[in-house]
Amino acid sequence: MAATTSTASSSILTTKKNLSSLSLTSTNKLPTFSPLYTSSRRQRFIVLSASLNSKPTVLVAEKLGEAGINLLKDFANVDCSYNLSPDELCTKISLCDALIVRSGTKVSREVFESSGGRLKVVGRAGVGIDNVDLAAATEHGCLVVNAPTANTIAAAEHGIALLAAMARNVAQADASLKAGTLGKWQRNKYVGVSLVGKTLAVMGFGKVGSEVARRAKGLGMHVIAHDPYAPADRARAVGVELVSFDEAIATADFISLHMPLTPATAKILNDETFAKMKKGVRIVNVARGGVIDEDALVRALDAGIVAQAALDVFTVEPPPQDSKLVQHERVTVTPHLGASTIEAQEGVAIEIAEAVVGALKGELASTAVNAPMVPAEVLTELKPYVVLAEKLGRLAVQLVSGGSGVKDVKVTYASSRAPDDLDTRVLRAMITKGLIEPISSVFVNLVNADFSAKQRGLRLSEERIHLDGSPESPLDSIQVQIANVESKFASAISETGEIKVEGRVKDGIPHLTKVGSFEVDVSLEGSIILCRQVDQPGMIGRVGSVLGEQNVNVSFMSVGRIAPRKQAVMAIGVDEQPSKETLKMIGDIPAIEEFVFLKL
Ligand SMILES: NC(=O)c1ccc[n+]([C@@H]2O[C@H](COP(=O)([O-])OP(=O)(O)OC[C@H]3O[C@@H](n4cnc5c(N)ncnc54)[C@H](O)[C@@H]3O)[C@@H](O)[C@H]2O)c1
Ligand SMILES: O=C(O)[C@H](O)COP(=O)(O)O
Repeated sequence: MAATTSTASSSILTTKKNLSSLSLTSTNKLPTFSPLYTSSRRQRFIVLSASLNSKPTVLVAEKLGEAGINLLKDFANVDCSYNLSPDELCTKISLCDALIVRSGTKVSREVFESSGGRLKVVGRAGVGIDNVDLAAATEHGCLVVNAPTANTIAAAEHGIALLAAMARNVAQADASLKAGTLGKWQRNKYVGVSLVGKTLAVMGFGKVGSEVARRAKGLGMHVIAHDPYAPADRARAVGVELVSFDEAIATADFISLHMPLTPATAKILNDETFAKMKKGVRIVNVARGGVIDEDALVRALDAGIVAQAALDVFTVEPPPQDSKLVQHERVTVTPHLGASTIEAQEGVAIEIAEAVVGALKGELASTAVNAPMVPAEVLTELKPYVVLAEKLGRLAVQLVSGGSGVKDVKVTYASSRAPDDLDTRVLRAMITKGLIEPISSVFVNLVNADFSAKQRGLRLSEERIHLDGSPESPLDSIQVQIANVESKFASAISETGEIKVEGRVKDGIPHLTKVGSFEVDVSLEGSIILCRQVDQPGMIGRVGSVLGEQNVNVSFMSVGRIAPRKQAVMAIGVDEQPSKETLKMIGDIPAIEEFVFLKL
C-alpha cells in the first residue's frame, strides 16, 4: 500500500466551504418526529423512528396553492394559519416540525428560539429568503429550502408589464378616466415613450433578469446587463452585453432591477448613483424594495433625473399609506404581485411542498439554502462512510478521560481518488456530530455541524493521503485523532501521543480497524468493549464465557497484538449493553490490564 501523503489540511473553522446537508437527525425531544440513525445492515441514511401514525406537523403561515397543501397532507398534519402576529407565530412554532412562508412572514431568530428545537425545516414558497434569519436557522440546525424556479416567468412577465405600463402611463390614465364625475379624457397628458430602440439595463442577470432581457429584446430594445457573478456565455446566449455597474446606469434609458437584497445590494440605487444616471431614466423594480434608497428615489424623481418608476416591491411592505413614493404621480405601484399568477402559485406550492416533505423524510434537498447541495449519487456512494465517520467520532470522544477538553481533532482520509474527486464535507460533519453528541445535549446535523464545532472551540483539521490504486471506492480508511488529551484506555494513545481510531468499510459495513497502535477488526454495530491484556491462550474464551453467562450476545471479536505473548488489544462487539457487574467481572480477569465499554 504505497502511499504518497499529499493535499492540504483544512480547518473546520477557517474553511469557506459550507457544510453539506442534511440529515434531519434529532434528539429524543421530539414527540412526533424523530429520525434516528440505525446500525442495522439494512441501513438507510436516515430513518424515521416515530411511530407509524405520528405524523410531523407543518405550519403553513401564508396562502399556498391547493396542490401543495394536498401534497403536504399526504405526509403531515397541516395547519394553515394565515396572518399570525409575530407572537402567535412564536407560540405555535413549538408544535411544528416545518414552517412554510412567502415573503410576508418574518422568520426571525425569536421564531427559531421559540421552537425549542422542534422546527426542522423552513420552506420559503418563492425565491427571496431575505425574510428568513438564515444565521439563526443554521445555528438551530434548521434547514431552509426555497422554491427558486416556479415563479421566474411570472416575475419576468410582471417586470415587462410594469415596463410597458410605465412607458405608456397605463395606470395613471386608467385612474384618471375612472375618477368618477371628475374622470377626464386626457389624451395629451398621457403621451408616453416608446420602448423600441431604447437601452434597457438589466441589473442582476439571474433567472428573472435573463428572462426579462429575452423579452425586452423581443420588444426591440437594446439590452445590456450588469451582474458581477453572471457567466459571460449565458449573456452571450441571450445576446446581451455584460457591462460594469457605472456603464449600465450611465447609458440606460430604462433600468430593471433583478438582484437579491444582500448587504452589498442594499440601497445600491442612492443619491450618488442616481446622480450618475441619464436624465429622464425610467426604473422598474420587481426585485426587493431595499435595493433602492426610497427617499433618494423621491428626490431623483422631483429633480427630474428619474422620469418615472414602476415598483412592485418596497422596503417596508405594505408601505405606509402616506408614502411619498407610492403617492408620486410618476410612480406606478403594485402590491408585490410579481409571483402572483395562478400558474406560478401552483408551481411554487408544489415545489416547496415536495422540498419540505423530502427534507422531513431526510432526503437531500436540492434547494437547500443554508446547506450545500450534495448530489444524490455522491451521497449514495458515501453512505457507509458517513456511518463510519460518525461512529469513529463517537468512539474517539468516548476514549477521552473525563475532564480533558477536546479541542484539536485531526481527520485523515486515505483514498486513491484525487482530492478534487472526493467531497469530504458530509464526512467531516458526521465526525463532528459523533464527537459532540455523546458529550453534550446538542443536536448536531449537517446544517449546524460547523457552527456547533466552532461554538465549542473544536478545531477539526483534515488531511488526505493519496494511495496508489484503483479509485473505484471513494475511501480506503478514515482516521480520527484527538490531540492534547488523556485517555481512559491508555492503549488508544498512539506512538505520537494522540487518541487514535481508524476504520474502513468492508462489504458495505463500517469496521474499526485500529485503536492506538493496535490493529483490530470489529464491525461497528451494537457496542464495543476494548480490553488490553497480555497475549496468552484462552483469553478470548474467558471473556466470551463471562459475556455468555451474563446473556450478552457477542457479535464479533478480534485481537490485535504487538508480538506473540506481548501486549494485545481485544475488541469485542456486543449487541446488548453489559451490566456494571458484567464489566467488573471482565475487569477482574487477571490478565486484563485495562478495558473500556464504548457505545456506538
Ligand atoms: N416581485 C416578485 O414577486 C419577485 C418574484 C421572483 C423573484 N423576485 C426577486 O427577484 C430577484 C431575482 O430573483 P432570481 O430568481 O432571478 O434570482 P437569481 O439568484 O436567479 O438571480 C439574481 C442575480 O443577481 C446577481 N447579483 C448578485 N449580486 C449582484 C450585484 N451586486 N449586482 C448585480 N447583480 C447581482 C446574481 O449573480 C444573480 O445572477 C430576487 O430579489 C427575488 O427575490 C421577486
Ligand atoms: O422572492 C419571491 O419569490 C417573490 O418576491 C415572491 O414573493 P411572494 O411569494 O411573497 O409573492
